[in-house]
Amino acid sequence: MKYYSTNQQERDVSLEEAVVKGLAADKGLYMPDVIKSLPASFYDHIEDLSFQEIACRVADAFFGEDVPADTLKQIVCDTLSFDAPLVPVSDNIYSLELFHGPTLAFKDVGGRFMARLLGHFIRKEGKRQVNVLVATSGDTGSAVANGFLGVEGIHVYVLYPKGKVSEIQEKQFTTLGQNITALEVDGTFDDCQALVKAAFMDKELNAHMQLTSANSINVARFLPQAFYYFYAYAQLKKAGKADNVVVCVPSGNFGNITAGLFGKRMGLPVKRFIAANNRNDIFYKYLQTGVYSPRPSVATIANAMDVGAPSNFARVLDLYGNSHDAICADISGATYTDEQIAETMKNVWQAHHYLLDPHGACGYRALSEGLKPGETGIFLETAHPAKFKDTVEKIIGEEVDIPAKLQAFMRGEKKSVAMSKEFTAFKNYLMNE
Ligand SMILES: N[C@@H](CCOP(=O)(O)O)C(=O)O
Repeated sequence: MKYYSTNQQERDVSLEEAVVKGLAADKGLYMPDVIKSLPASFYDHIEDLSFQEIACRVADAFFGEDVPADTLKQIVCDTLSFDAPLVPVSDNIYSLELFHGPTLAFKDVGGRFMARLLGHFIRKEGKRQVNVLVATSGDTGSAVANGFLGVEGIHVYVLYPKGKVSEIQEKQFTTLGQNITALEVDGTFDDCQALVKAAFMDKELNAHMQLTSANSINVARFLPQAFYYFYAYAQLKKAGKADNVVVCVPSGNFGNITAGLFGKRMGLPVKRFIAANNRNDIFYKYLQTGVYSPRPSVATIANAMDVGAPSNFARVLDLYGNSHDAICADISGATYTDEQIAETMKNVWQAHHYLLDPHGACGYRALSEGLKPGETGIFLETAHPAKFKDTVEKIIGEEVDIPAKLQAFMRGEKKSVAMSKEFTAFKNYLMNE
């Protein structure tokens, strides 16, 4: 499979090059030349297949031309060592719980897959050390740090906005040591993402060290996120509810919803998508006006969605041939304030005894307001509510248990490097590494 850049200056790039480079030299995001459809027969008995079996079929469509079948199967099976159950919450609304992985967020799927695929390429080529830069507004950093921990030949730098991630999220990537370094940036998530992108464009830095990204910029991080859309559909089919499926995705950098849109393009029977924003409603405004105006992000209680310039907007545009009408035909939007998010969490807890995290709450609310008669909704519960313990406890007025997996992270000692949001400081730091 060949890849091209959304900025059209790079074409015929191999999977390996796309994964190792992360971002194209023309600053575009890589897209596969072909999005292969899965045969209709695949859906006939999809409800009888396991998560791993479904993911192997999807992975084969994306990566089967470039990775030996047994290696790919091994990567998928190692990645998906946990479930992603679909849980009914209220009439016709289901939660796709993506928080059963090691860091309790959906990013575990892409982070673990990418770590294994990159590891495969490094072993195959005997490459020099690869340095993974990752900007995080909360969950990506933990998943990537965890997925890459101890992987030979790779060093990870996690850039996160000082004071803008939850205490548990911060502990998850600042306490690991080994090949993981946390950089605490005096700025927003957008500043972190801008530093990462600027690093890829800097010739001197790239001559000094091999850099790649583990954000959803990277095809190996974002494409595997399609796996769980197929698995969600399979579970809905098993429940006899697979007609008129609407999927609502709490959206920040738009990698997650883009993976779902790829699934739809491959034939997954999803009627339409809803992108739920918090107050960082850049995409919502685009849907309303046709004008895309990125702006600095504001801090909200759904912090992983605090993104002011969503990277994957470029992929959404490319997928729909830059047509606003075509995008609006498949995706609608919603936007919620912190007060509305909190109100939703409280109401759902009281009425259904289901504990939403602030991101999932945006997804649930958009479905409860936007589902039409005869439709069944799935929202992505992107992270475990305990990752936002203080916020959640204040809202529901009850104590939230911390799962043992998370407690283990809390015991470690935070180690981070203070970093300014100026590129020169970041570059100097990396040049001296
Ligand atoms: N929501 C993210 C921000 C980065 O998104 P990504 O999917 O591009 O890695 C986070 O939690 O860090």
